[in-house]
Amino acid sequence: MLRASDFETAARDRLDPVHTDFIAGGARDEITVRANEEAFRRLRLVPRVLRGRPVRSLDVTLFGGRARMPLLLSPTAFHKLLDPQGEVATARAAAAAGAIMIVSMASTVAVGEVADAARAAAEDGAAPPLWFQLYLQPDRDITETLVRRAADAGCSALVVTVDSPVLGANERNRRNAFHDLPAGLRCENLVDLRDGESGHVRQIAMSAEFSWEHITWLRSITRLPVLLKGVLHPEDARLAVRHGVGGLLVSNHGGRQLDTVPATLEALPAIVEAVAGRIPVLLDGGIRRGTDAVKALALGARAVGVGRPVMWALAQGGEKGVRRLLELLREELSDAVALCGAAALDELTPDLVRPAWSGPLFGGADR
Ligand SMILES: Cc1cc2nc3c(=O)[nH]c(=O)nc-3n(C[C@H](O)[C@H](O)[C@H](O)COP(=O)(O)O)c2cc1C
Ligand SMILES: O=C(O)C(=O)c1ccccc1
Repeated sequence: MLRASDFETAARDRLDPVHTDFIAGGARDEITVRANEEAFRRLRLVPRVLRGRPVRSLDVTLFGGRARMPLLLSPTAFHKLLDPQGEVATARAAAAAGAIMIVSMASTVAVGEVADAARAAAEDGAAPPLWFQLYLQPDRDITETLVRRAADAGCSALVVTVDSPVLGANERNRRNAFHDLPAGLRCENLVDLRDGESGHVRQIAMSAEFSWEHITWLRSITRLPVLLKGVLHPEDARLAVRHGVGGLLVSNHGGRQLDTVPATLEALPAIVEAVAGRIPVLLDGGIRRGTDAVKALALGARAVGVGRPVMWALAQGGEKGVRRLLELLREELSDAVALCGAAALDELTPDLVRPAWSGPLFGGADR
């Protein structure tokens, strides 16, 4: 395993093609799935030289918690489909790497157990932050219980996914008739979310009824910072700041919700401008190399998330696979930062990035 894409190749040999499709797939024509990665390829890095600046640190502090790299694990569902230990394996690998993990509400291990595993695996006892991803539920009591479970587990932020008023239409899943977890697996965070009925598992509800008032309400029931995941419109970024949101994760759900939305890298500059430094802006979608991360950071993201590569690595090699993936990405990132002539992440600035030359006939003047 030499690079992130190797894990996908290896995982495809092991996985049920139905599960491969579940991971790789996106909404409709998957135009946005492809756009995410393509956007990084269309940008070029313009490094500085002779700056006398060895890399000092890749650390990042978010909401008072420190991570050893600006690369986090985006929330993804159903890790036990990929490895018998599921999210426990992922969390151990993340903790060992000092990376923030966002536990999916649709995890196949309960968030409390994931958090215990992360704490036990952290080197020198200092576990990186664990955040919890939440789909607001139409029943407020259910949402409150989920928030309490996450807080009790020690999660230090809530990441509310707001790009899913309806579930994205993944045509591969339809073709494969993949709609449910296999027998024996379930969304453990949703177990017993109904009084009395022990062992009852609720379905995750997607709903279009939510508005900014629900974010205000959510903030009123928790002291945890609330981030929004899936904001692409700069006006929504302004509204988020106005509603006391703690941070934004610029995301198009890996191209799995509305197809033909912009690549996240394309959407980033306008969001960064709208937020104007008031809250941290993060990004996920299409990050496969250290240089991808550097480009997003240079354009104003404070950290970037990885989704599919973590799932491929988990399928390829369990906890060890995810550890190796994170090690590789960290090395690539460190390399790219050094080669840009920067000593730390705050020295990655927009002047280090430019569009690929489009040729003498069609471009404008070269910079
Ligand atoms: C198989 C799969 C499951 C996902 N499950 C969730 C989820 O439960 N909650 C969520 O907010 N996002 C979910 N996502 C979206 C990821 O958090 C993330 O936005 C996306 O995967 C990033 O793009 P990348 O895969 O190109 O890195 C999922 C993505 C994939 C591929
Ligand atoms: O597949 C997804 O992208 C996703 O977000 C999800 C959410 C809940 C259950 C399974 C997957």
